[in-house]
Amino acid sequence: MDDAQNVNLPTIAMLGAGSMGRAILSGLLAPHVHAAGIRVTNRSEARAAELSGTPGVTTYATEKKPDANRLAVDGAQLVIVAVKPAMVRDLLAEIVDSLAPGTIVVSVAAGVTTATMESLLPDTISVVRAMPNTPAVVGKAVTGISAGSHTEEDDLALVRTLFETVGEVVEVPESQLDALSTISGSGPAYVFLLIEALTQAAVEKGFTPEQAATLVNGTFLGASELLVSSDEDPAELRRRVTSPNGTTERAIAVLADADLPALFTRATDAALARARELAAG
Ligand SMILES: NC(=O)C1=CN([C@@H]2O[C@H](COP(=O)(O)OP(=O)(O)OC[C@H]3O[C@@H](n4cnc5c(N)ncnc54)[C@H](O)[C@@H]3O)[C@@H](O)[C@H]2O)C=CC1
Ligand SMILES: O=C(O)[C@@H]1CCC=N1
Repeated sequence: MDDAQNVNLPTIAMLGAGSMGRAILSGLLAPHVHAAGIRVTNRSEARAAELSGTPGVTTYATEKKPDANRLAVDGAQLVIVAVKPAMVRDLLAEIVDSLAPGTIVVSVAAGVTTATMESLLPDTISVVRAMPNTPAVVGKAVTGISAGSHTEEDDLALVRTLFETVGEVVEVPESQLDALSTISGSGPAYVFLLIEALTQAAVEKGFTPEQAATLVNGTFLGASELLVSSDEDPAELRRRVTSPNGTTERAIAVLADADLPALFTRATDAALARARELAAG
């Protein structure tokens, strides 16, 4: 990122500094990113204290300062809502009177629709939904963004710039955002689950946990880099590993028995159903 172009952002309030809030914050703190100000709130004082030494960041803990969220959004042009979906409605009700007209409120909460959020805010507020993922911590997120009904092109462009500080951005209609979440929002968890399973198989074959981690992590990283740098699709790259009548062919036959595509369809359908439950509140 040394040769990255400078990015200028307005004053940002990040409400919630859990896994996702801090992952996004890591992009905002990159040397080429210049936010006019960054305010971060969190419920616990301990988490806020972890961030309090960070240059350019003002932190507030709601358990110490009950008006922390209102203080943080006062004068901020971009408000990022990164609390649990069940808390979004209460949080918006808490801050609504402190938001200046023209503020962009971008929520990363799974399921909660722009219509729900807009119903709690004046029409002068632009509501955007975003669905990032945790590789944001290493600048490799994939983030879906969707405009609300009061969102101008410039608002969405600013949200795109914000999330480009942590990786790639894909704009989709909001009707597809929950589906996107089941793929890329949750996706890192599926990948880690596969890594855990292959690591366990390696340890069962007598490798030390350290050796197993080297073999498995290196294989996932190498395969991912091969895929993104290659013109071939993953099926062709898989065929190139699978020598006719060789060892891989036997392993793939066992995995094919498990019908992974059907399993991933069921898994992502279950995630989608949960997003709809979260939307209902
Ligand atoms: N973890 C992930 O991979 C992803 C999470 N998301 C969304 O991000 C949101 C946050 O998820 P996580 O970071 O995983 O949860 P988390 O539980 O790690 O973080 C939530 C944070 O919000 C803070 N908080 C709670 N009430 C607050 C309040 N009233 N004011 C300020 N801060 C408050 C909590 O102290 C906590 O640190 C969720 O809505 C989730 O759907 C979206 C994409 C990916
Ligand atoms: O599990 C969740 O609800 C959030 C949304 C996508 C990833 N984590």
